[in-house]
Amino acid sequence: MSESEAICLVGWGAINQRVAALLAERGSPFDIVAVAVRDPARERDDLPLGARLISQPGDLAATGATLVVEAAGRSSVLPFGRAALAAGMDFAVSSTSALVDTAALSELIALAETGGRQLLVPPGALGGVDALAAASRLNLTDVEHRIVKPPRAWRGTAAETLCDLDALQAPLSFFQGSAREAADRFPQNANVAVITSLAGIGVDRTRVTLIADPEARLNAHEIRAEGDFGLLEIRLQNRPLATNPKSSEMTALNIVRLIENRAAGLVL
Ligand SMILES: NC(=O)C1=CN([C@@H]2O[C@H](COP(=O)(O)OP(=O)(O)OC[C@H]3O[C@@H](n4cnc5c(N)ncnc54)[C@H](O)[C@@H]3O)[C@@H](O)[C@H]2O)C=CC1
Ligand SMILES: O=C([O-])CC(=O)C(=O)O
Repeated sequence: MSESEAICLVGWGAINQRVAALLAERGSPFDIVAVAVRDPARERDDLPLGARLISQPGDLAATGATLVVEAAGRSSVLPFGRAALAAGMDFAVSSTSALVDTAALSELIALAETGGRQLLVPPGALGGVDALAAASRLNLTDVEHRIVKPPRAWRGTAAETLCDLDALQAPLSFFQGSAREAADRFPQNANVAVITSLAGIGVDRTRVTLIADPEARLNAHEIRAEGDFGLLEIRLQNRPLATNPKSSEMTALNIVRLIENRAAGLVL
């Protein structure tokens, strides 16, 4: 990869705006050549310099992008992923809940392989995915992912039908199930569970617990995995993004890391 890499951001919300700001602050040598939004006619004064607005997957090919970074929403993954990979661009996914659809995932992988490109899944709000993915080269017997967030992070989700978020006096576990169920029912908060699953033992065997904690200020991810490699226990506490309390700062940081690594001599 070269420093002339051109990036298209799909979605101009909390994560991708933070990614663009961090790249600019750090003086990273990457051009954001396009930003895909739903309403390109709306005036915006905060776009990266030189970026053009697009709205349709079919617009990607003419942008000259070499890497497309999705942080828009579950329904954008397949159409933008298809168009990006078919146009010879790598495609990085944030709304990984879309990847519980086995047919969609297989199609994107096949397109990537046919075109010599890559479907990239950054660690999102997580850390330690490298160790879990490495551990899965041997037999894994159990993987559990607990997501603990303040009540405000669960507002506007199915959690509101399962508990009274405003009345909580103590941490409440309001969902236990597979990563597939978590991603289907909580697509704005459980993308990470799909990342854990892809790295480990799949969406049907990965156990997920979702917790609302009235004392919590940060978004916590606790992963426990057992297998022939030994035992992995990780606890991350992420600062939420200022403009979306559901999403963690770490998600944007991991995208920045992915982008900067593409031109780095030393890749970490
Ligand atoms: N992988 C991970 O660990 C994490 C993934 N996420 C996911 O990343 C995605 C983005 O998160 P945020 O930036 O916090 O959300 P956000 O709601 O702040 O921003 C998303 C933006 O994308 C736009 N959008 C939606 N569909 C679109 C489409 N088809 N084309 C163009 N723009 C479209 C929305 O209008 C909005 O402006 C969400 O799906 C979220 O659930 C969030 C946190 C962690
Ligand atoms: O940002 C986080 O903590 C995780 C998140 O919202 C998700 O996986 O959708």
